Amino acid sequence: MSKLFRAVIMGPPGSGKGTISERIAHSFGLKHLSSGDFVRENISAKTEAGVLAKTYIKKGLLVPDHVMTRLLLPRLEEMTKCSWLLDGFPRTLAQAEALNSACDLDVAINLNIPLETLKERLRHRWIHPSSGRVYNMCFNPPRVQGIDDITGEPLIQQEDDRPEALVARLRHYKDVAKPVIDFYKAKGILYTYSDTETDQIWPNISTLLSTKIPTIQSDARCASTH
Ligand SMILES: Nc1ncnc2c1ncn2[C@@H]1O[C@H](COP(=O)(O)OP(=O)(O)OP(=O)(O)O)[C@@H](O)[C@H]1O
Ligand SMILES: Nc1nc2c(ncn2[C@H]2C[C@H](O)[C@@H](COP(=O)(O)OP(=O)(O)O)O2)c(=O)[nH]1
Repeated sequence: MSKLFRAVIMGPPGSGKGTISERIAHSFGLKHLSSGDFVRENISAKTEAGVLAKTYIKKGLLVPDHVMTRLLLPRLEEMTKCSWLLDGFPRTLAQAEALNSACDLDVAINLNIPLETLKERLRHRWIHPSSGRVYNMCFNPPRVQGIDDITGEPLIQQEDDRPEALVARLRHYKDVAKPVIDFYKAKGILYTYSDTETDQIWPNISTLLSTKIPTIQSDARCASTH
């Protein structure tokens, strides 16, 4: 029988959530939902939640739980026929509890990447703001420096990837992520991966998902968002 598959991927900024999510979406046909993309869409559209979110992001802070859940949960509720992978949510215990009330998760992937690796990666990260496409000047550079491969539009460095904002973000991540990790561990769905390279972690995640997703039928497979 067909079963929908629901997963979250967690990890500090720069840990490879977006990169690995794209690989999962491509290999397993899950829909990749990025909380950061939802936030950016709302900022661009100047929604009430977006305007509010921007003031926190500028300071390198998380968007408050009630704003995030208001943005995200209705979008998830629309996806009743779709298997998905949620990237960047939950980041706090309150968000994990809200998500738990809305749906049952099959797997929580936790990326545990050394601090020095994170700093180095984010220093070289450039994004295409309207699509959320991510480049790294060493790992996956664009074909033309500073230019998005698909649209030809300019790439930017996000304000919150700059070193001053970054240290605060990483410290804050650690504090708020611990109870979320414990929450999923207690549920028996936590899978933690530690390495400095995405290419080392990816085969292990792929093997895990191959054992967890075999019963998903084609009607439950959804295209990636990007
Ligand atoms: N679940 C969330 N809870 C609170 N704030 C969030 C959440 N998801 C995204 N945000 C806000 O939106 C910003 C952009 O999110 P996004 O995930 O793209 O970027 P990020 O923090 O650089 O994360 P990462 O580098 O881990 O992908 C975050 O810095 C944060 O302020
Ligand atoms: N050098 C190197 N860079 C990597 C690796 N995996 C991902 N990256 C790059 C891509 C991005 O520029 C940056 C952060 O990755 P990301 O997928 O955006 O992470 P996240 O912030 O969504 O968790 O690091 C990797 O394994 N090695």
